Amino acid sequence: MTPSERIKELREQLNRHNRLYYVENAPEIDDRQYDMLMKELEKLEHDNPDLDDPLSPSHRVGSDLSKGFTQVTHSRPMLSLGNTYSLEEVNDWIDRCNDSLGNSGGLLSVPLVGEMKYDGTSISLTYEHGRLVRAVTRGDGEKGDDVTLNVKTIRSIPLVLPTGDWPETFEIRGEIVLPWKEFDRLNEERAFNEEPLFANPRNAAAGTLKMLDSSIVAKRGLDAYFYYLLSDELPVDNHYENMLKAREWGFKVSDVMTLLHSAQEVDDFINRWDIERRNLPVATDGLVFKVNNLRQQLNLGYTAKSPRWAIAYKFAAERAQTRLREVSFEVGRMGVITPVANLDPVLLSGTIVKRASLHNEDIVKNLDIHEHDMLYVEKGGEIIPKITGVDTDAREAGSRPVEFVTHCPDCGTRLIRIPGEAAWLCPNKYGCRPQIIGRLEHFVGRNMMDIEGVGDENCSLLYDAGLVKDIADFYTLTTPALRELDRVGPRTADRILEGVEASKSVTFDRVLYALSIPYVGATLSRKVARAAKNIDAIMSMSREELIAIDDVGPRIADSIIEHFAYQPNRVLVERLREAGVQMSMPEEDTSDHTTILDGKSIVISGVFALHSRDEYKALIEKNGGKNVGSISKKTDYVLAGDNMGPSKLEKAQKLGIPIINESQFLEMIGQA
Ligand SMILES: NC(=O)c1ccc[n+]([C@@H]2O[C@H](COP(=O)([O-])OP(=O)(O)OC[C@H]3O[C@@H](n4cnc5c(N)ncnc54)[C@H](O)[C@@H]3O)[C@@H](O)[C@H]2O)c1
Ligand SMILES: [Zn+2]
Repeated sequence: MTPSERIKELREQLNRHNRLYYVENAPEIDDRQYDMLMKELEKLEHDNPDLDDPLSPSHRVGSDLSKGFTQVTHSRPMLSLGNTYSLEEVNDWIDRCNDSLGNSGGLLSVPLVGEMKYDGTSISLTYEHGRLVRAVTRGDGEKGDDVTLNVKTIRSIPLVLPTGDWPETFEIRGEIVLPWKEFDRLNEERAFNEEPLFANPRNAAAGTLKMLDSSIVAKRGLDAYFYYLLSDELPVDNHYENMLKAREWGFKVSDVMTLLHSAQEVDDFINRWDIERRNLPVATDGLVFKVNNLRQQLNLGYTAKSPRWAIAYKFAAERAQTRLREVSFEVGRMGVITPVANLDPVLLSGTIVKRASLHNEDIVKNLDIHEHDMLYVEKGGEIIPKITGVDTDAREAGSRPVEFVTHCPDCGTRLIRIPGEAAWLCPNKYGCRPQIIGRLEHFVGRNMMDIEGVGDENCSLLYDAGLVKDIADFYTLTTPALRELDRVGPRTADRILEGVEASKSVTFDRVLYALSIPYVGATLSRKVARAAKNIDAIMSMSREELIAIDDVGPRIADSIIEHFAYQPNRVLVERLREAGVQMSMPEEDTSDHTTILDGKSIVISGVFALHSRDEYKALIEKNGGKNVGSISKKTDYVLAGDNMGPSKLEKAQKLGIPIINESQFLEMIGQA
């Protein structure tokens, strides 16, 4: 292949990976592989200057611009960062800075700032007169997507700044991240619903920020760290102190940020944080070093793609080797069979790994895993351990390739493969225990009927005792029947029955979701319920009528029709209806409703100036929120007027619940 051909090939590959990474949030290769391709391209272009091209991905920031958002031009370009993987490269960069600044020999006469490189997606916020007016993604560096509505749902981002010495107009840049805890919760929920998992918090954060429905964004628990301030009237002439100011104004600026005065301190900083980052609540993929003095930053300037005054030091992915005990096959709620590698326990990035999903048959085949193989397990910016390869030299003589099961490990039914998909299914939908229990667990779940008291464990218990064989059986439970069970005490029995009773007021859209109709997830259920209004309409709709509903495609329409064509499912609906479960949407004028506060529990306290308490209650409802009387861990906000009760105030502060005033609240729902 000639250099010209290879350059063309690399550019095409990199552009494709950029799209997968920035727009679809579903990368196919890992960062290091990507960086190697990029290095190869840069070298070829360097050696063949006549083949270089300013439009090459080596000179441009990978673009996240996507459909559905308004584009806004950045006042100053938002660029990437140069990458290094070793201390030597960082030292070379320091030397280059010192040389350019005419400082050769005297190492770091002006200090650097060491920071964490948070692994999320970049954001630029603009504040005017102390109010957040715009939030824009990096986009292609020149212009980004306006994601203000979504960003406003992030609790740690101040919408209105407290009185302070902030400039009248400024921009602050940072990283939107999804904390590990929220990431795990989200993936658990997705695993449960048999939706594809996010590979890492970065993809999840970037994907969430680009959702078109802010109410879902609000539920995801995004957070943000800020690392750069821009303005014509900056308070101080160095980066470090400007960030301290930003912290005073209410922005989350990482405590990791440190002034460094020597190469030794840089080295120590790297060694310290490469270990300690594991205790941070969010994902990081490296460290960033920046020249502190803003005048020197200006003198060093920028390349087309990154500032010369900053550099990223990337952490290497961690890899371990361990022996495969066996591959087990697990059956999900929708019948999908997932192969799981059970491993000899091994320590990786601070946690012990014993299991790793192999996802589907194709992956098992491609890795060519044999019984008792030594496997490579990796965990980079990813918390989910991934099997990346097999050490074939360590293979036992005569060991056979792992075979995918042909029959359901639970009920013995022959598996079927959905055309065009990698997954195998157990078709014994209504007779296969894990599928039935999976549906029961789904039904009682928090986002569905929210029947408190029935956890996953209780579902199997109730099923095996013959008390709950299908979802309608929850409504036939009685205290004496529950008390028959050894493992259910009187308090649990009461809680279960109270939960069952309360579930009768759960709105119809969530009931529809709770029915476990394949492909009908939370968002889609809401759309279908709002469009069709009630279950009878849905059960009698034709394929065309269903497809006419927003976001319903042929596959979903067929799935709904097939679900209700099965007579026992219709009987279930009737039994639920008789028990008092909601089977239609309430009649009301919903023309001025929004979903901005969807699912948020809000406590109102004190006296207000702009609207009455009742008006605020109505506004909360209209925007999808819930009015609750007393403050608890589950409260999302306290809307506080004057003379808020001191005990309420204390409780809210103790639980760390954000207290907002009326103008912040009105701003939040777009009525300021
Ligand atoms: N796997 C793939 O297919 C694929 C595709 C494209 C890009 N990538 C990865 O992404 C990299 C390029 O992405 P990029 O241009 O977003 O660069 P980057 O993520 O390596 O670095 C720049 C970004 O770091 C973030 N950042 C976090 N903390 C920061 C701090 N304290 N100060 C300044 N910035 C901070 C900012 O959002 C900034 O935009 C590649 O090197 C590769 O590793 C991977
Ligand atoms: Zn089965």
